[in-house]
Amino acid sequence: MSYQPLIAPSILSADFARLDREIERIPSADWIHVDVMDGHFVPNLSFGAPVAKAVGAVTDKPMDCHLMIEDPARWVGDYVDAGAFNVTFHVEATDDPASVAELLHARGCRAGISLKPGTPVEPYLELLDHVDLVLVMSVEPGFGGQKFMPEMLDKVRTLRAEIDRRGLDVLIQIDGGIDSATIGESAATGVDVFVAGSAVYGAPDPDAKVEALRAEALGARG
Ligand SMILES: O=C(CO)[C@H](O)[C@H](O)COP(=O)(O)O
Ligand SMILES: [Fe+2]
Repeated sequence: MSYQPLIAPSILSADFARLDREIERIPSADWIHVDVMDGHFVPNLSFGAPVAKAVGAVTDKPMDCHLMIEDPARWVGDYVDAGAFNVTFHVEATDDPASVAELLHARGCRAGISLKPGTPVEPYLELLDHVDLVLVMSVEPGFGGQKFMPEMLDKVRTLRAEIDRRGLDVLIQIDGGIDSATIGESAATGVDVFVAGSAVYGAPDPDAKVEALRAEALGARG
């Protein structure tokens, strides 16, 4: 099948006082990326399931929840209840990622695992049979507007080769510092889903930026 890059703007860079209007500004978005930070797993605090639920109530777009929290097994159900289409949790936050993914699948929700920059991908390749998505963090999780770490593309290369070799239906997502300067190389390396926060909401026309990013990804790999 032809390459169809998905653009997932992060509302972390939106105006939290006007989330409904901020989401209306990006009709071309494929997914809405919702960054949940608990102030423990990462040093920053964003919001939790009640805000995710409010977001889910004002959009028909797939809601992609990125949980940067401790003890994800305890909380993932709240994000399913909030209307998530996909819930991604960090492998560093649990001893048993496969069982967290199973909890999500049992509730009819897609499951993703995420890796911080310092976490190697190889030990987690065996989980590819249990998940729908792998999120490669290209910044330290916790804050928007950071600089892309190009060395993270080595993990994307490894994942792309393994997913294709095993013929799996698993998406590769990248998050952190994605903009016009970094999306092309990421797409060419094998990324399917691109999170972009500051690049989209920092643009004068956020929706035009979503379309431009998608065209740049397609141009690099299409
Ligand atoms: O998970 C995240 C931070 O931990 C955000 O999704 C990410 O940083 C998006 O912001 P930007 O595109 O500005 O880097
Ligand atoms: Fe994120």
